[in-house]
Amino acid sequence: MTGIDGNGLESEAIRLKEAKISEFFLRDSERASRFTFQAAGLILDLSKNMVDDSVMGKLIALAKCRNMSQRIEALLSGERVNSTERRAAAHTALRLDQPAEYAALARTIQDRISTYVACIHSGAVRGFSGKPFTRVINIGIGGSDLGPKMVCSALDHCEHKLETRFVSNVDGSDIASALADSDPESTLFVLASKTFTTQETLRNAQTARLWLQAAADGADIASHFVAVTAVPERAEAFGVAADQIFPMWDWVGGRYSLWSAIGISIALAFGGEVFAALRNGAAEMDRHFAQAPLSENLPVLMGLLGCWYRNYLKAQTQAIIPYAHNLRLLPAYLQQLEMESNGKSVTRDGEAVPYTTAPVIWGESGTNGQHSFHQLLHQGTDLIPVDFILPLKNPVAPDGHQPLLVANCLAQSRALMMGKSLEQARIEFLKDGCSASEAQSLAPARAMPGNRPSTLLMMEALTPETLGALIALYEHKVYVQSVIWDINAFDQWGVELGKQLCGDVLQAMSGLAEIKFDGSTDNAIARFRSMHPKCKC
Ligand SMILES: O=P(O)(O)OC[C@H]1O[C@](O)(CO)[C@@H](O)[C@@H]1O
Repeated sequence: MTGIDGNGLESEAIRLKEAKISEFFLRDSERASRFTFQAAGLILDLSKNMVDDSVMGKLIALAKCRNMSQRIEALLSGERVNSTERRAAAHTALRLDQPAEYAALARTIQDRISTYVACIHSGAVRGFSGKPFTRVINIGIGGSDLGPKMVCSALDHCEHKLETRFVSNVDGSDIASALADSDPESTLFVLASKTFTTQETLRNAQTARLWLQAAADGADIASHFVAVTAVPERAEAFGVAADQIFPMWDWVGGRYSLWSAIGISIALAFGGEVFAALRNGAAEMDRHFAQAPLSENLPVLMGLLGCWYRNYLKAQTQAIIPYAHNLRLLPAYLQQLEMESNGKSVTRDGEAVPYTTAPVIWGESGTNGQHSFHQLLHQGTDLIPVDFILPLKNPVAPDGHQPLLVANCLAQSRALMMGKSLEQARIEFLKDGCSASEAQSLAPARAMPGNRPSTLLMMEALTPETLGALIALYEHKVYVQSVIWDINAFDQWGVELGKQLCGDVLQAMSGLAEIKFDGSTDNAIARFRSMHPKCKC
């Protein structure tokens, strides 16, 4: 069973299997405007989805049944919504004035970041040889990488104060290529790790330190390292100067942390004002989430639609396709946000969930996807709801580019809905010079079923404010879905086992311990050891 029983949505799903989205538009000339909602500079057009008023009504009823308004209040007021880790998930306090005790802490660190960043930009703080910093390399992984990296890429058209690079992978190729064209005298490292125990990040940080030490020839390299962590003593033990450690707190989850000091790379790249504008955009979405009625609430509507497709129409994946080159990292960012948050199979009470939870999130920027996987979206066998994200203006686009990009996006969403009939396909083959019998037999390959749903999320332009609102919108959508599914969106116990096993495997690989795993793992370790006889892991 994939659905959530007892609310009439199962029978709605059976009814709508026969419906056509395009016919909804024919029957209701107001559909586009009735299904379009706005908040915080974002315009959410849901009209090309497989829903009508009756379905939306029942989805809202489901949200009420799950006490959605109270649960939103619980999140925003700092209740311990992260039950298994027994703490709040108060990332909204990093951009709102409440809950007061968390917001006050956040302000203190934001002020420290602004002062520090201004010193770097003015050259008051310099590298070991007296050169000003020109490049920042953020070393972190998961939530300590994906958010700041995505934001820096999304705002690439804004004025840069420092160049940014991001190193996350423990594969040495990642840091090797970041260091290859960097100047040790003018490179600043941000060591971003909430726990400061993440193996990948610590290994990369050690490599960065060795690289600097080799170049500094005994000079003091302390000014080159900044750390962001919830456990400052670990960063100090690593050797980062106390006044260059920016704290975060256990009430900020890793994948919700770009608003905290984890976002210092954003401030270093573009300045403290841009970082503040990003937070302001998110705060506007937070206020909307808190105050708008459920039936007009963008995150609530998006979350409910996601449940509709996942639980009732049995969609297994959700595509995210931004028609903006600068948003090309958004799908990867949302993979962690949605799949690490809601990839769960027990309820908050520890019971097995009797329905499906998070879908697989994937995507690529438009128009690149059109020349890759859109074939499957149009003619494949799966139902795949698509979120098209479309900034209407791009200040750096040369003449002629933006109209073509926007036209492609709108054409894709319409083509998914309209499809192409067998008859149209047959006529096209006739026009191509085929005989009548050839056209008849070839037509099915060219016909497209249509009736494939998509959401169009527009904004005037990609600015720090609209980007902040966009990210907050998806954060809250994830929370809404976790409320419907009655799961905890803020823990990630599933990633721990692999981390623990990695320690044992490392020991076996370096011959420090004779540990037997399974035939496959043991064979691979033996093969590795035969190629690295002197391995010291
Ligand atoms: O910031 P840290 O503690 O280095 O963790 C990095 C990432 O690792 C995870 O714990 C899981 O891999 C993520 O949730 C987190 O964002």
